Amino acid sequence: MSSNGGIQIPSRLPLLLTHEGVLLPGSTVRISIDSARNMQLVKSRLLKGTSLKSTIIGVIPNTRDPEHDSEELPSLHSIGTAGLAVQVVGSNWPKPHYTLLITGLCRFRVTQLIRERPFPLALVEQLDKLEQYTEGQQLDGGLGELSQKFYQAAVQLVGMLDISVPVVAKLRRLLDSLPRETLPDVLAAMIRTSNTEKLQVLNAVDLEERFKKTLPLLTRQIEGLKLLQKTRKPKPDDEKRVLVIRKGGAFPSRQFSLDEEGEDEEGDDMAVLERKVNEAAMPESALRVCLKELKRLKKMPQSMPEYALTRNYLDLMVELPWNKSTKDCLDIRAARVLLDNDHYALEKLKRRVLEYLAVRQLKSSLKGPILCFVGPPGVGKTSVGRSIAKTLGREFHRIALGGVCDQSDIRGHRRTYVGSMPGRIINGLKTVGVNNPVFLLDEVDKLGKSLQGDPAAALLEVLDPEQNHSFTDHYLNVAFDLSQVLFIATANTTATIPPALLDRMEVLHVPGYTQEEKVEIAHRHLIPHQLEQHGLTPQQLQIPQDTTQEIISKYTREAGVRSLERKIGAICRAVAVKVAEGHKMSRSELSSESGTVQERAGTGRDSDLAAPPEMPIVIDHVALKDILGPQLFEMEVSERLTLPGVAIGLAWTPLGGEIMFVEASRMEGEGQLTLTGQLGDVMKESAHLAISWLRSNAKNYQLTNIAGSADPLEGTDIHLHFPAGAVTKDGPSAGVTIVTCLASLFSGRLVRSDVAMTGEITLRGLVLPVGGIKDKVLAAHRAGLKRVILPKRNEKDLEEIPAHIRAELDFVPASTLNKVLNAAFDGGFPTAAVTHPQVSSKL
Ligand SMILES: Nc1ncnc2c1ncn2[C@@H]1O[C@H](COP(=O)(O)OP(=O)(O)OP(=O)(O)O)[C@@H](O)[C@H]1O
Repeated sequence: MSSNGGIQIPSRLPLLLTHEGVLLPGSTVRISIDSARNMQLVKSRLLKGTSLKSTIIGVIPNTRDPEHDSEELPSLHSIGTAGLAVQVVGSNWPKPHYTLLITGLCRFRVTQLIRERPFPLALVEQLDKLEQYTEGQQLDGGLGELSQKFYQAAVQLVGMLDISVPVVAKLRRLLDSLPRETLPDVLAAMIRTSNTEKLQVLNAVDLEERFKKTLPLLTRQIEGLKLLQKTRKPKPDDEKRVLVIRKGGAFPSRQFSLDEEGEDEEGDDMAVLERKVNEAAMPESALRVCLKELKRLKKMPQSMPEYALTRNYLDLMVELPWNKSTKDCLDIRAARVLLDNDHYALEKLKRRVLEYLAVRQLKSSLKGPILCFVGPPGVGKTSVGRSIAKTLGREFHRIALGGVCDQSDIRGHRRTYVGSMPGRIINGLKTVGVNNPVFLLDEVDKLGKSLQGDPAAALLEVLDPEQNHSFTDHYLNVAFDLSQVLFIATANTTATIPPALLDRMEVLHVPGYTQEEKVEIAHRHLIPHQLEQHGLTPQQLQIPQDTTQEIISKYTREAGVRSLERKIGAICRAVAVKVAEGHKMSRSELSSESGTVQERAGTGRDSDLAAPPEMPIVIDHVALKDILGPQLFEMEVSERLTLPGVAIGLAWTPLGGEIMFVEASRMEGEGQLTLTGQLGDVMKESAHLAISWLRSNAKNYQLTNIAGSADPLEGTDIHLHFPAGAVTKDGPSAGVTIVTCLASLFSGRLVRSDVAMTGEITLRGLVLPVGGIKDKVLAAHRAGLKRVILPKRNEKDLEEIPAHIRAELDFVPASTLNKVLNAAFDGGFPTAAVTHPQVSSKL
């Protein structure tokens, strides 16, 4: 290790790649080792090696974070510091890692990388002469002057500190005993410098340059300290405080613990933090906690893991908008215009939202209710929530609750846990930076439950206006006032929202759209939006109403408009390619193209320059098929009703209404009933009810079994199937459909192919009301059916249905099964001569 009288570092050095902190010669840092390469280096060199040589390693700063450290070696900084590993501490918790205490010796340059794995090994060239340090030569010339100036500045800095603190006294002595040329490195490592600045000092191989680089940093620190001392009023207990601050943060402690992150802030870190704590306008209780934590922090060495924890906590506390809010600028008339402009249709929802806003305007301290928009996907629930924030001039933040199954997601983890974090509510507040945003709790119906507690229970406190003024996040551990936050929830169904949570909200149902509404929404909102997204203009692409109709009926089957928007997006992409190509293509080339895209002579100014002259491209029937492929959905209704034993029911799903084919068949057997299609208990009971009613009325309706006997079940097995087989179905509303389907089977007559029905049945043949009428009727209309049989007591729900749809459908309100059957079969479903006693509902 020693040659020519000077100290030489080995010419081959294993390289330790660090991503935080910069080791400078003459300083000591603590480095946390957890990347695979560095772990290998520690294991095979430091833990196994016995010679002094084996404890010298090259530290290369500023490589990428090891988390992102791939197999590939990142490009390395060419200059590093050879360091002596003074201490290695290993730990298995929370994951295996080592902490290395390492003292910088001298600079080196990587001349050649010998190998990369298991850890990098390189040929190096030593840059600083270590013997200089020991001989203490005098520097002369310009360099001498510079070093003298630097020394004086260093003395001045130390002079500003409290000499009664032992480390300061030691530092003062060190300044005199250390060779001058080592001062830039030693001081740059001690004073407040960012990583970038330290890196510049490391890169300054030339001594003069190094002095020049470091001197301004030193002067800056002196100025900062001066400023700090000026701002401190000489209070009796102040002196003590200055001392504490110096001890803990600013200067002396850095000599021994330099492993902190680089900070660019001027002035004393702790003082800045303390100022921020005092300025955060937090309530008394929170302030007390913060000051206590701050006090602890000041006493803590920075290398302690708890230091970072406490520091993060305090940073969050000062960032939270305790008293910061936006001013509501609510103008109901403007709100109405904005809601109307952003959303077509949705009249009921918009009316209720306006009422809600109006009451808020009159009574600003309105507590609750919390609105919950319930409806199928893509009907604009989220987007109405966003509009509400816009009309109020408030910040908007969406919290997706789908799949959240841990209550700490809402309420945060206690700070005792490693990696603890605040919950989503507090995080959201930090993100928006004000305490009165609009929070959209998306998908509250999809909250999960697990061993980690029930998130819905945590939400109860958040949403309860009586409690949420003192919401306590586990991480914060002090109350935060959420009463100014406006909560809006969305869900696809109320069935899976926990009852206690549902009870705190006002549910507004947002049903699916009719075909006509979808066309309007497409032309007013979706097409312009998609055109803009794809950099197209209406002069380049036109989608006529007929085409939109076709997309809706043949390429989408949904209650909302999301997949319609996607299809329009697909068209825009296809046209964007044409337009982009068009810039290059000559007119003749274009006209020889297949006729799938109809072209009209352009009239706009774009026609000459920006776009080819054939603009706009109009998407017609052929072009649509070309872009979107063959149609995805067919109206197959009439084809499926060509045999007896099939009837169309109407079902409600969280995705909107749907038509459902109920199929029945019979074969010789022992009177067994088989049900398939993943049915729930209620639905199975409906099937049994239907069979019982039909058996008891078989004579009356002249229903027979295969052999012609009067009991339809005698010697006969019956199979009832509900497609789609993979989807679980339940509920009583299929009752009338099952009866109709079986009546068709037993009588051998076909059910009318344009009829759909819904309704619960009783054993005595009554038809009881069911829910989701609007969605069901819309589904029947979408499917092109003409007649809808529904329970008489649901007649009032028809008012919600747009007039033009009502006009196109024939509604048959039925209170008895007799009426249902009469409406479902062409020419009615006659009874035998003995007239059936008229049963009327008294329920
Ligand atoms: N009535 C409407 N007028 C204009 N645009 C609409 C309307 N309804 C829906 N949209 C548009 O449809 C898209 C989907 O809406 P949004 O994301 O709000 O649906 P959602 O109901 O919240 O669905 P999910 O339940 O899946 O969250 C948005 O781009 C929205 O702008």
